Amino acid sequence: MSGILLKNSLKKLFGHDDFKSDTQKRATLAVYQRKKDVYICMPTGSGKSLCFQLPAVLQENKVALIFSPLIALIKNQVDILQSLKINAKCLNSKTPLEEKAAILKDLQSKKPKIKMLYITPEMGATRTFENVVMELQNSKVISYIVIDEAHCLSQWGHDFRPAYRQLGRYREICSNIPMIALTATADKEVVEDIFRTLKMKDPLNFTLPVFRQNLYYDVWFIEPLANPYVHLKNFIIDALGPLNESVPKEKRNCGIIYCRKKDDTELLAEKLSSMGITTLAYHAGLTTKVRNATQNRWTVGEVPVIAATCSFGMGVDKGSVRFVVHWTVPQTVGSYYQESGRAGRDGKPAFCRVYFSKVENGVISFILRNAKDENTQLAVSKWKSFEKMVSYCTEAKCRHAVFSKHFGDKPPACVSQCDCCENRKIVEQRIDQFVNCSSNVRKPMTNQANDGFGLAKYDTFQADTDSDGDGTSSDAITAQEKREARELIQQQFALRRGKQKSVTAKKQSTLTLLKSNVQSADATAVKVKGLTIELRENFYKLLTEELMKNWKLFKNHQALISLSENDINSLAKNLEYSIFCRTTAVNVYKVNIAKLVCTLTTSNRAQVLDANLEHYEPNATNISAYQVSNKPKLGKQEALRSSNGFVLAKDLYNNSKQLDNKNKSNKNPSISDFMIKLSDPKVDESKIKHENESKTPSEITKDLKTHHSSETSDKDVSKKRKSDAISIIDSASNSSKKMKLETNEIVEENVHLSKNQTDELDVLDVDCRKPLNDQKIDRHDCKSNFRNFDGKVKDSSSSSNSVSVSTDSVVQKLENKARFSGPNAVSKSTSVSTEKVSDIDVPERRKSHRKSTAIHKHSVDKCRGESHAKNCEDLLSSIKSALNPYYKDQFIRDRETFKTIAKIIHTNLKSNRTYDRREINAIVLEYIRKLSRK
Ligand SMILES: Nc1ncnc2c1ncn2[C@@H]1O[C@H](COP(=O)(O)OP(=O)(O)OP(=O)(O)O)[C@@H](O)[C@H]1O
Repeated sequence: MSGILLKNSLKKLFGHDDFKSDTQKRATLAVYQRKKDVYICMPTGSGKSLCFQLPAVLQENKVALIFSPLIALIKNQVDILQSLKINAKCLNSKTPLEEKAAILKDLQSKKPKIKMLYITPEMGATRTFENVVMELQNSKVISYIVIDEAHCLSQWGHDFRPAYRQLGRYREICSNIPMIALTATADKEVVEDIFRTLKMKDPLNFTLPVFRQNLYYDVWFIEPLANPYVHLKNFIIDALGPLNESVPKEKRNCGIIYCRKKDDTELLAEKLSSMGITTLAYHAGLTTKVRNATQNRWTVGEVPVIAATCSFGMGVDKGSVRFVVHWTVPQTVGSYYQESGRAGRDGKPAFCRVYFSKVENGVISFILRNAKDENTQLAVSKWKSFEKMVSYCTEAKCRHAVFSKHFGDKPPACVSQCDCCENRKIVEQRIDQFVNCSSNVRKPMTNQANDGFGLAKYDTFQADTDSDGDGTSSDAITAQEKREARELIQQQFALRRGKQKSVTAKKQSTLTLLKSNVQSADATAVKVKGLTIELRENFYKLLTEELMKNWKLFKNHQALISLSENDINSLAKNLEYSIFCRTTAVNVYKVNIAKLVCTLTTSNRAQVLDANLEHYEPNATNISAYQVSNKPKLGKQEALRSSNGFVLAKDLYNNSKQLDNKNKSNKNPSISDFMIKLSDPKVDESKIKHENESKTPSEITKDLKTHHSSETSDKDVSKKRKSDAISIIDSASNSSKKMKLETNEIVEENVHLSKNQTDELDVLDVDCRKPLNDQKIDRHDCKSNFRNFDGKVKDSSSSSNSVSVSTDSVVQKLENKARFSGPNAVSKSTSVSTEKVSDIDVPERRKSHRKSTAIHKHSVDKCRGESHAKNCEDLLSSIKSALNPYYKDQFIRDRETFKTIAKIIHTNLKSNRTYDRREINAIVLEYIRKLSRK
């Protein structure tokens, strides 16, 4: 019953006497019955469209939603249907508003008159259209969901369109509506992908073999041909046959030549036209108007041949195409089958030829090998597909059999429908000739791949993806052209915003990446937003310089004896990298690394062996910057000490001991030695010691006088150190004005002490310059010089536990200014002043802080009311324990000086002030200076 109805309707509605094939008939019936999803895979021109069009017209008050890839194709179908008085419409970005409104109004009417609504997949993927479909579904007016050219949804197919993959959504929305998927070219993988993506429920499968008996396939090789253009011309003349003027123009024989490059389409059009075959070029570089006019002239038969890139052909339903030539190597067997299948749609004999060229093959291979924008699996798949196509061309095997195998069909009965089956020997000779000839052919230059044209494939559906299936404006731009245009636009916008620098900076960054020393340079901006490789490189350079200086100073130290220059570079690299790894913010990176550089600078000035160098093990896999994190193998105490970022007093002490040993001198340095060293760190300490050994105190005093007359003032030193800290970050920031500002801010925020601290230190500056009271301390007071509070004689060795490196509070303050306060070393300015003694490592500082705070409190209390002698005893003990070992040693020898100083301190303590050891040492220093000035 249904069969008769369908046959009658076929005649009545479409004018066909019968179905083209049994498969067409069965597929149409299955669709009409609406019981199941249907999958139809039939060769091009076999009449697939009819399989859903006829049933759709027969469904009363229902509309079929048809997703089709190209507006051109849609327009063609809708035009044909409308010419048959079938109510078909399309919705896309170009549809006029009134028409859109009319279509929607009809669809919402519960009894729509529209039988078929064509939509591009891009339109289908929009939320608006999804809502429309939901509404239609609620009204129960949808007859079918049709997915035409369904192979486009699979990325394994030859015309992948991402928007197609969204269409599976309609399976969910319209779960009870039959879904019809149609394609001419789908291998097993693609078919599975279609079913999966569209969530098709156990679909009825109507697949016809791909073999098309009316098509003759052959392959020729360009290189051995004497004149390829003449060869092509002769082929065209044979394929078109003699001109029959009795046949209407639009039905006259015609042909298509596919080229990869638009230049080739122009060239061929020119050559063939000059040889008497009127040919028009069609490519993406032409305006829409010219392209449409060209296509139209070819369609109506005004021009017999069109030389086109493969953007041409989809939606072209011209039966009299007698030949399809590929003037390049097609990319895949699937796409070649589809493109060549545009020949002979009227069922009459037609010819399909590939002109294989070694140069083209090389270029396409290069492009596919270097395709970077795709995932590896897909790239491999594409490469394999191309290799298959190359095999198709270069092996003497039945051409139809290759297609059949590719699409999973049995080998067809080709007989003589391809050159191989017609005369294999001739084909083999041709191949041999090509192989011999091609050994003399110039290999394709790699830059030929960048000839401004992608593979022909990219010239087809790409356009619609961008413009809702427009197929007009955007397919006028090839992938390469798009990329260039995008870059140009970006540059222009950057120029207008005055950000040209950022564009060039990007390029510079790429250059820097190539030359960079820092580890994981390419991850820089990803890991730390805003951080540049240049900045990292500059910091790395600074680190290397400072480490190198330190290494040179202590090259002979037993801990460094095995290190080479390369190791120092590696250490710098590792230190920079360890900070980089622990950082997520650019400012934190800058602060941490500048802190490290500052510490190294200070170590170098003070001639202290840096802890990073001392503990460096060249073969260790992981290195942590001591100043940033604790080294795991260190003990807790050591870790704390190492992580504060300050110079270790112990190191300096050991260092000086080392120098002493070096000079084979058992004598302790004199006060003047230490003075000179402090005032000018560059002065060679050992030399001073050596020189002073034979001097009398008055000579030394004289020397000091001379030295101090030329020494830089404390304030100058202060300024110098501050500016040094700034310049460290400045130089790392590569002199960029913005960077300078930033780094100054960092210095202000992180290097300086808080304002309170600075103010306090300024007060101390003044204090230190006050004329000192030269009162005498009585003998009784001095008896207790070397006793602690408990009255016991203090072990002299224990004093080294609480030594202070610097004796000059002013210098110390400046050192502090030049340093970044480490996490464990940050002292609050409001806390007792003892904490300002920053040169002592943290555990030592904590220990001595507790001790000296107690001492001072005690002393002050005592001074307020208890006996002077006792007070002085305590005070002297506290001074002794607070003093720098150099001073202490000196004082042990020069008791008079010690007593005087103690008296001064004692007097000052009466004014209710507490003193930290740094201040005590400062007073000592000032006293010594005063002595020297006398
Ligand atoms: N039963 C039939 N009798 C005669 N002609 C038919 C019949 N069915 C379809 N045709 C015609 O065959 C031609 C090809 O049909 P159609 O465009 O549907 O093919 P197709 O399989 O969709 O091809 P393609 O894959 O290239 O889109 C059309 O001109 C159509 O009118």
